[in-house]
Amino acid sequence: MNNEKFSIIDRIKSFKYAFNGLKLFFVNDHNGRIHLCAAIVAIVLSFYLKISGSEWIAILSVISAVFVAEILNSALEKLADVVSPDYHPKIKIVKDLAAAAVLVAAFLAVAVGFIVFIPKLFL
Ligand SMILES: Nc1ncnc2c1ncn2[C@@H]1O[C@H](COP(=O)(O)OP(=O)(O)OP(=O)(O)O)[C@@H](O)[C@H]1O
Repeated sequence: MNNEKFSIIDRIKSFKYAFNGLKLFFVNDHNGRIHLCAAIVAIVLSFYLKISGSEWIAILSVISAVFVAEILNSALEKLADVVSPDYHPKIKIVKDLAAAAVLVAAFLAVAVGFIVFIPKLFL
């Protein structure tokens, strides 16, 4: 357990660092920008199709899941690149596993997108 005294300034600083991470992700990371564009398209479509409350929960949940997976994947990639700039079979496993997490979240997002949008668009 951390025995340091609670400090509101430290908590505010933590938020600042976290927002800096978001800025790094959405501005510098190509995948971050692609996922941001996909999320904006999904949200605009959701407003246009007037989806229900539970559909909003599903759409916003999968968008968040993709962002969380991709942010953690990016962080792990950056850490791995520092720890082992040269090829290492264990780093390959770490990076492939992190990429798999993004893939799972992305598949789920596509599936939910189909379930929510396709009937409203084409049926
Ligand atoms: N240092 C390394 N050692 C072993 N394998 C690596 C290493 N760096 C990359 N790889 C392999 O190459 C793949 C792609 O790695 P990379 O870091 O380029 O990820 P990426 O998904 O292409 O990056 P980005 O998300 O920036 O486009 C990894 O999943 C892993 O299989």
